[in-house]
Amino acid sequence: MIEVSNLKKVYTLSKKDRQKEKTAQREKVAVDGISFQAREGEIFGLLGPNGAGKTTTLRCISTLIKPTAGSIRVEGYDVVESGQDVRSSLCFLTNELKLDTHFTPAYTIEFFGKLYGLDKEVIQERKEELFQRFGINDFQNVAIGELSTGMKQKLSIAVSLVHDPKIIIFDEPTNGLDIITAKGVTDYLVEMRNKGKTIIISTHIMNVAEKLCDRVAIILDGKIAAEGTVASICESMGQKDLEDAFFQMYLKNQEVGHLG
Ligand SMILES: Nc1ncnc2c1ncn2[C@@H]1O[C@H](COP(=O)(O)OP(=O)(O)OP(=O)(O)O)[C@@H](O)[C@H]1O
Repeated sequence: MIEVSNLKKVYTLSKKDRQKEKTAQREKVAVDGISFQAREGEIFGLLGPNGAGKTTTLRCISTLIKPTAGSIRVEGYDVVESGQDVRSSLCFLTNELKLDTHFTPAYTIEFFGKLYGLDKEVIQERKEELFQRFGINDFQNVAIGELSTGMKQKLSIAVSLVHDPKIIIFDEPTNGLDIITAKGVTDYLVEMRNKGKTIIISTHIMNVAEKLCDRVAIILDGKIAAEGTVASICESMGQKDLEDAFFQMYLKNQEVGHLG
């Protein structure tokens, strides 16, 4: 279970950031008082356009960055007070795990398994299961530097899951993956959901959310604009699919922004 209450995250902008963002402001409010819960046995989706605050929220949950205000509990543990307990109960997947190019996939997963303090036998079992699941067996003894982007992404996913975490956090799960690998990943998430894991994903692809998520929260400008099942959100906006409902909400938010 993940409980996010009134989460706020403010970044301090460096001179370089200010130039890049073309702003004179010294701070950026990325997430502004959001609350939601993701429960066991469900896939919860954070939806929103670029810059809405999805990754920031996921990074706060994963203890990679500290919230400015508000609280987050993961399996009952507070992310600030009990960071270590939070980290051992979750995995944060981004497709961007930096892997050492000199090592092989087999060595890498064993290395991470040991880091998590797993027994040798458990590491072997997990390795066999995950390598089989993500089609890594054929290149498990090839140096990572020689692998294609897709192969490295599959390995990143397998490595992140080695400790069989209760909570799976996945930033843009299908981004950059070919259609076959993407399907392998989404099927895996559904399987894990059915096993009772708590899963949060972020996406800006409505189709992914519609197919995969039991409930979603739509984030616009760091705030939750709507939360519920895809069906209930479509119904409340009087639209037949999530893409139309999302655009309706986006336009409404722009109007309010302009008026305010
Ligand atoms: N380290 C940082 N320093 C300063 N500003 C940041 C930092 N990280 C993110 N931001 C800003 O915070 C806002 C929210 O970013 P975030 O990455 O959480 O959005 P997102 O919804 O995940 O978008 P995307 O889909 O583009 O990744 C954006 O305006 C972004 O530029």
